[in-house]
Order: sequence, then C-alpha cells, then structure tokens
Amino acid sequence: MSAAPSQDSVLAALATVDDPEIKKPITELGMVESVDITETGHVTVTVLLTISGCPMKAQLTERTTQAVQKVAGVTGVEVRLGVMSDEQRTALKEQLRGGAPEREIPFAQPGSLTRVYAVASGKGGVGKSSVTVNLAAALAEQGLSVGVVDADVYGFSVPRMLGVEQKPTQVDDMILPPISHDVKVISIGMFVPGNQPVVWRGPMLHRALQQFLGDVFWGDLDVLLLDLPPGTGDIAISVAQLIPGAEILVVTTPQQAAAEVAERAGAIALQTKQRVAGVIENMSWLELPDGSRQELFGAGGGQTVADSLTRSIGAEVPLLGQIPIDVRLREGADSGMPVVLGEPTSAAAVALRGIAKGLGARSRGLAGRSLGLTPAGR
Ligand SMILES: Nc1ncnc2c1ncn2[C@@H]1O[C@H](COP(=O)(O)OP(=O)(O)OP(=O)(O)O)[C@@H](O)[C@H]1O
Repeated sequence: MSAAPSQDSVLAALATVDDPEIKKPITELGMVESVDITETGHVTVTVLLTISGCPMKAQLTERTTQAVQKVAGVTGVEVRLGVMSDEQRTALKEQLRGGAPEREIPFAQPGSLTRVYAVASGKGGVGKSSVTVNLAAALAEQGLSVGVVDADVYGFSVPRMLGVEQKPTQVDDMILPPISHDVKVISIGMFVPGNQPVVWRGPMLHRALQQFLGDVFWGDLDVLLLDLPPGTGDIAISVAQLIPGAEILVVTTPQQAAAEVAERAGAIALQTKQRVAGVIENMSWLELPDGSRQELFGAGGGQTVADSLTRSIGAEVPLLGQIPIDVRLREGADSGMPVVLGEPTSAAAVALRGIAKGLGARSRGLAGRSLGLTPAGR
C-alpha cells in the first residue's frame, strides 16, 4: 500500500483550482478552511463559499474533487462546502482589491455629463425591456452615444431584443461591451451559461451591477439606460446607492391594477431621493383596420400614475408618451431589430421616437455640477 499523501501535496493540487467566479486559486482566496487526510489516504477538504447561494457549487465541488484525486496516494475525496463569516469576506474583498480603492463608477462622479435613466415597472410583462431597447436605438439614431445595462436579472431579454449574440471582450480587468445598432449593451445574460436562471441574492446582484457600471468600458456616454427587474427590489436600491443621480422612468399599462403597482415602483424615488423623469404608458390601444382604437387594457393608467407621483413627490412627473399595441414591435423584439429602426413609420415606432426625442433633447446635465475649472489668476 502506498503512503498517505501529505498536506502539502494536497494543497498544491488545490492551488490549481480556481474559484469559478473570481477566477483565482481557491487557496489564495483563503477558501480552503481545512484539509484532513486519513491514514488510508481519504481526503476531506472544506471549502468556504463567499455566500450560501453560490450558483457554482456543483462546479467547484467537481473541480476540487478531480484535482485532489490526481494526487498520489489519495484513495477517496470528500468536499464539504461551508460559508465565510463576515470577517473572512471582508478580508477577502480587501485582498482582491489589493488595497486599491473600489473602482469608481464614472456616472456617479460629480463631473459626469451622462444622463442615466433607470427604467422601472411595477409588474412584469408591461413592456419595460421593449421600451428600453427602442429608446436606446432611437437615441443612438439621433447621434447620441448610448449604453444599456440589462439589470433585469430574472428576465434578461435585452440582448435578444437588440440582436446581440457575441459575448463581451475582456481586456485585463476591463470588460468591453458588445455593440448592436450603435448601442453598447451589457447583460447578466451574457455571463450565465445557456438559459440558466440567475439565483443570486442581493449582495451578489449589487456587486454585479457595480461591475457593470465600474468595470465595463463605456467610453463617454450621452445616455445610459438601465433595465431594472419589475417591482421595488434590491436592484432599484443598489442603483440609487451606486448612481444617486439616476432618474427613474416608470413604464405601465393603462390598466388601473398595473398602474397602482407602477406607482409603488415610482414612489421608491421618494425614499432614495431620485428624480422621476416621467411615466411611459405602453400597450395603450390597438388600432383596428377601420382606424378606430380598441383599448384592450382600459384607459388612463399612465396619466393616473403621473398625477399621483406628482402629488406624492411634490415635483412635476409628466406622462412622456403612449405606445400602442403593435405586432411589429413584438416581431422586432423577437428578431433583434427594434421597431424604431425596422418599421420606423409604425404607430409604436413613432410614439417611441417621440419619447426618445424628448429625452435626447434634454441637455447633458450641468446644473449644480462642478466644471473642474479653476478661475484664472489664482
Ligand atoms: N406595445 C407593444 N405591442 C406589442 N407587443 C408588445 C408591446 N410592448 C411589449 N410587447 C411584447 O410583450 C412582451 C413583454 O414585453 P417586455 O419583455 O418588454 O416586458 P417587460 O416588462 O420587460 O417584462 P419583464 O419584466 O418580464 O422583463 C414581449 O413579448 C414584447 O414583445
């Protein structure tokens, strides 16, 4: 019988295993808590995860097992997963940053001229993503430099709607976003394999958003649109923390029930002290062949939300536009060609371009911002 393997040989094998997310050896990250080796060569490794909801558990366990199995004298491997304490996590974060300050988010800097719009809705399926991609494409068509962050982690659909198939390119620690229809796009969907659901919790979502904003090379953007998940969840609060100057665009349907929920999504601005740029009503009516309008989802929801937000926030929240139901909008979303570009004369495209024109015409915000100039003669 061969001799039992040494701790060192097992640790050397473990040093070849990367954390699937951070891509650094798990030994360097302090994720190996203990290695127990019996006389018969059975190895038990305890690996600490940063959070309990880590989506890569199975992958990490498999790779760790494989690495240790290769060590001479190992007769069996068991990998146990634990979770780091807050102190261990803080130490890890500091180690990863190497003492450097957290990467700055350009849009949160006092001199930033980029207008950031967080597109929110109360309910899912009201057309938030469709509105986001069409506004982005229309703004880019106006000649503005536009970026979109698909932060709708549970229903990321922006890449498909913009026809983006390529992955972002990584240069050192910088991520270059793919560009489609002149719009720079980044989505959580580009970082999960296949069509897997994202099961991340608040802190991980916050970190992902922070990376999308700080590590992605956006260049000098005129407008950045963020497609938020429906509701009033963690991401909306993260946006408020990371880019306090982001303005909120609320999307609703005309339906009263949808409007009430949309109002709550908009009212979060009260707590986060953000500005609500306006309300967009989608699926307002269906135009019939005789030119008459059928109001499938009722009427008035958009105006109701705008009025009630105006009252609760105490500042004018306008209804920016009404977008009719248009099968060409849906077809464009499915084929990756936004309706504003593919069918620019359709009623939905005209309405969307009208809203984009209003948003694009607003000057890049300078009011109250430092120009970084020093008076001459000082
Ligand atoms: N005005 C419209 N006319 C026709 N179809 C529309 C319209 N607006 C949206 N749709 C379609 O409705 C569906 C839902 O839209 P979308 O995915 O944009 O909604 P969402 O609010 O972003 O949903 P989720 O929150 O679930 O991501 C899509 O199939 C889209 O093509």
